[in-house]
Amino acid sequence: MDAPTTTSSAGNDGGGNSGDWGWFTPSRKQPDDQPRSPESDGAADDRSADRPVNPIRPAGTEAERRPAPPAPAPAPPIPPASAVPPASPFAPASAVPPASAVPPASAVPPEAGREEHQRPDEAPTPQGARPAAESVFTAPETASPDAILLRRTMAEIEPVSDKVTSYFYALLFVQHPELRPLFPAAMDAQRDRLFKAILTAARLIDDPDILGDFLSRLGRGHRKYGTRPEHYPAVGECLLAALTRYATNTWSDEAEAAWVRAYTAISQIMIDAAAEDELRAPAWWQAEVVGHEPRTADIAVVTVRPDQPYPFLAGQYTSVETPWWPRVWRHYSFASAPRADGLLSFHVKAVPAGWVSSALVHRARPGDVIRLGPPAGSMTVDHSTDNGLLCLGGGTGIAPIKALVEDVAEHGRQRPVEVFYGARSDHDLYDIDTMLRLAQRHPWLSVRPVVSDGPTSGLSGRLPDAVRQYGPWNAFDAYLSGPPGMIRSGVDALMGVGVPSHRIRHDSIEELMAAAE
Ligand SMILES: NC(=O)C1=CN([C@@H]2O[C@H](COP(=O)(O)OP(=O)(O)OC[C@H]3O[C@@H](n4cnc5c(N)ncnc54)[C@H](O)[C@@H]3O)[C@@H](O)[C@H]2O)C=CC1
Repeated sequence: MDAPTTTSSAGNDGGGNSGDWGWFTPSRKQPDDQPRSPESDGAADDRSADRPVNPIRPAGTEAERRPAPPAPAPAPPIPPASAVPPASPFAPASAVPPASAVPPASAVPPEAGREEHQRPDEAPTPQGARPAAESVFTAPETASPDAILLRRTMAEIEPVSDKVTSYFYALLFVQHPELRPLFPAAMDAQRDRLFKAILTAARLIDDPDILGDFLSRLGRGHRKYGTRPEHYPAVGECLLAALTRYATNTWSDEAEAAWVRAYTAISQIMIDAAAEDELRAPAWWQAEVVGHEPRTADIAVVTVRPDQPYPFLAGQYTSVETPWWPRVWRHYSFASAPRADGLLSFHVKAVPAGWVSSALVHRARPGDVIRLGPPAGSMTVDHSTDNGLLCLGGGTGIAPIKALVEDVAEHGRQRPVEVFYGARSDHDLYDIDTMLRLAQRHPWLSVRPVVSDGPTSGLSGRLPDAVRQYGPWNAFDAYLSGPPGMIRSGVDALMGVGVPSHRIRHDSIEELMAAAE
């Protein structure tokens, strides 16, 4: 479902034509030093002939932009960061407003994460993106002039990214309080997710295919937060203001122009993807809990009935919001292939301080209603080949592997499927009975439990090591699902035994990251 269908940005010619910026018009150094006051919000403020225009002309969808709209009303200025007096709400990060004024949230609400195993040190990794061997902020030799400028800015702000992020959100919510209700009450650990997403997108600016895919998913995923096209310019203004303030050595008219072009392109792709998605799918589904089966002290299988048909593919995941933590969304994979009765199941492990996971395991009961975002992910079975499937499922990562097995069974083609199911202890193999039953029913399926930290009657050790002992795997497509560390070492192991990278599938590491709460 994730094929990106984006349109090119109006005015985003990338050529540095300063007279034609599309809807997102660049700001320049402000001629005065005055912070914006509520009274100065009116457009009249901006009408002096030499007053540069700030980038807050509302964007529309691609359809709304056709035919070209009349010239926009000038927008109110953002104070240059250096002009912000200490008493102003746009105080430096060190003097950032009290907690109530600094929502600990990402600006456009962040894409959800899994709660388990957050790796806050990691930047989002769009699916298919090549990991950079060098620093992510080092421009490759082939980089475009804009990409070089963007990366210079990012390299400069990286050491102070916390401050930039704080300033960005403070500014956003003080200047645009109407956006605050889109965010959870508290999302400290997720605070930098939007910022990271923007920086990731900026880093990919020379890679339109990967960028388009990444941003289209992001745009569609933001529908459930209530994000509207008119919110994007607000984010863009605050992004530029934060960069202006903290990238003092590398900031220039050229850098600003490059950021404006980049942000214009980024937001337009997201807006267009969301608009297109709106024509064919709801922003979210409501789903009633109809089953809640504890499997261990901290793992439950939760089954829900969506309020309308929910199309998805085995191997995909969705985002889940509980009634107890509004606007806090977490990813869970579907634990079954699509069922005739329309029910959906998730395997949830309550992690320490995991708000959503704890609520789903310890609090949810039949009759409760949760919300689901759209399906996502490309860890799906390629039915155009007869290759075998080599599946590594670690912990609750076995959930989508079970769905893949069911999918193969339903398609009726006898392909060998080899499942390695890893856990810390025998006790943690909470779904082994189900998997072994499937193996009894289907002669093409074999299931091997692998226990890493305790005595077992199955295989001992870590999943990647166990897989190396079997094979050969050259006629197999590989599917990995589990903790990020397992995915990384599993990919290394598989490539080490000759499985080419294009035949290895897993959810992106970013999507496996949790939000520690
Ligand atoms: N609930 C769901 O729908 C899904 C969950 N996941 C992810 O699966 C993970 C499950 O967590 P737990 O059940 O606590 O798993 P866990 O931490 O108990 O580990 C499961 C298995 O992975 C192995 N493992 C862990 N780290 C490893 C490393 N660095 N190298 C090699 N092997 C390693 C362990 O030895 C064990 O066999 C979470 O990160 C979750 O985000 C992934 C897909 C779906």
